[in-house]
Amino acid sequence: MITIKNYIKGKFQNPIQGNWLDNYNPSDGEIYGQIPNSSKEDVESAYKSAKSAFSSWSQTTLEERSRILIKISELLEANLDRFAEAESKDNGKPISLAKAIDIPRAASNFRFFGNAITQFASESHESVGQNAINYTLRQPIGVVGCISPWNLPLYLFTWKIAPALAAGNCVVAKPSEVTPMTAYLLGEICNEAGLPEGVLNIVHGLGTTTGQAIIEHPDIKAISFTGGTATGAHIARVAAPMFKKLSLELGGKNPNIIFADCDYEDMLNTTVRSSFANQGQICLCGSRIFVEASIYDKFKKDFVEKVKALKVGHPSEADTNIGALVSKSHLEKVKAYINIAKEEKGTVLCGGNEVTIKGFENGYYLEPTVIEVPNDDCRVNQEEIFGPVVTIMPFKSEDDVLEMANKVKYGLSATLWTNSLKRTMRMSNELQAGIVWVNTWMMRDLRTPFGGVKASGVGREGGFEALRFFTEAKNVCIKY
Ligand SMILES: NC(=O)c1ccc[n+]([C@@H]2O[C@H](COP(=O)([O-])OP(=O)(O)OC[C@H]3O[C@@H](n4cnc5c(N)ncnc54)[C@H](O)[C@@H]3O)[C@@H](O)[C@H]2O)c1
Ligand SMILES: O=C/C=C/C=C(\O)C(=O)O
Repeated sequence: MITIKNYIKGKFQNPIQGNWLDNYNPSDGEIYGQIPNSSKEDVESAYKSAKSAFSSWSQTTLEERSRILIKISELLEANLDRFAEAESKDNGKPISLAKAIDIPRAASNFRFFGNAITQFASESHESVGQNAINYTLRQPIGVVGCISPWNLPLYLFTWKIAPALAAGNCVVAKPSEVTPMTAYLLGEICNEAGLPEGVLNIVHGLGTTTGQAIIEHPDIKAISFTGGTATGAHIARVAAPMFKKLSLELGGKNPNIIFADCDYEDMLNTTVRSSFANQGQICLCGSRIFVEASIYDKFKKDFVEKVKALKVGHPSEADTNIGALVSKSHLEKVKAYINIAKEEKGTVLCGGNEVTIKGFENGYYLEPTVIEVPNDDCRVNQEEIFGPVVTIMPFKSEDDVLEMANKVKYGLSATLWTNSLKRTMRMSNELQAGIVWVNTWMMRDLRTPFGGVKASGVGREGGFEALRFFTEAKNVCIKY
């Protein structure tokens, strides 16, 4: 049994009220640890710790902040295996994925913002003819809250924490209670890297207790949140009357639009990945696949063949493509959508069933599932499933597919497969999404703005956008 503790003022601490939650291993359904269900008192203690560190951290030179963040990055890389194993065990994702993507990206987040802060600059505006100059200060906000989900645990946790710290804030952070393990281990790394105590505080617990205490805290002045749309709406309702700065990265129901003139093999291989990477539990997965009618039958046959060849297996096996879903309740939710699809006259072309793995019979495994849907209005094409389930349907024209692509309430990302430059430009202009990938998927350059429109969120992360979010602009006007 592993007992996870809160990380407050550089020390590992038990929850003040002594409430604990079970931590499950999705690959075998066993409880393998306990995590604090932190109360308001713990959040207050984390806040006070952050507050007391702020005056010093906000005045720490950019070179020194940068040095510490890059040191954290190096220590994560040095501990790659340990972190990847912990992530895979906690989340159910294949160890190969945690090693190739999750942990390297967490390290990159710290390195990137460690470098970015040394290049961050503010503007000045000369008021010509008025003998005045304005310059803008970019001051850290103070104590900020970072709340992250379970699908890419350390990747998304650090994507918030690194820019917040780089900009000179002190942080109260809460990882998902479903996947707390690597956030817990991060505390050790921060101490080893010499991050001063109190600059980062990590509290564990349920959204409704610990998360709620963070968003309600009157002196936590900004909230950076990634998670579900309903949770984001709730956070906005609580935080808006207190005039907190808010960054909300929420759900998606992303179109993957395939034209006959694409590079077929590249499209096919990438579409398998964009459908099922991380068991389809990535907000950017292309869960609605629209294929131009002239290649629809060929695509259907080739795609289903490739999906059937994916190996569902224990996350620790090197050749596993699809690991376990994150939790029993999530597995049930995804299965319920497969039933809804059938009721809505969808045809399950492959998958649709739970998988039993010998020796791990209580794990949460599901076959990768492809459903042919009769129209785009069905629930499985409109609601976020967030699992290894994609729908496919043909389209006739650019206008038709554009209308379907945009008809959902979400607007996170869209993928387009075509070699026509004009169509690329036309559709990229029209697609209602924060991110459009053309002939690729999930290629990331950390300098670019990242975020969604409509029910997929408010605000942008990444690059200087994140540093702007985590600072307040103050204009100083000097007359001479
Ligand atoms: N847009 C993005 O970048 C992005 C990235 C990853 C996941 N997501 C979305 O996240 C969802 C899946 O993640 P999830 O199930 O962990 O989401 P969730 O909204 O249930 O939880 C996310 C986090 O919010 C916390 N939380 C829950 N209720 C809260 C409250 N009342 N106050 C404060 N915090 C609270 C949770 O404890 C968790 O840490 C999906 O909808 C997915 O699309 C979006
Ligand atoms: O599941 C959501 C994935 C989010 C990815 C990022 O925030 C990113 O790549 O920066």
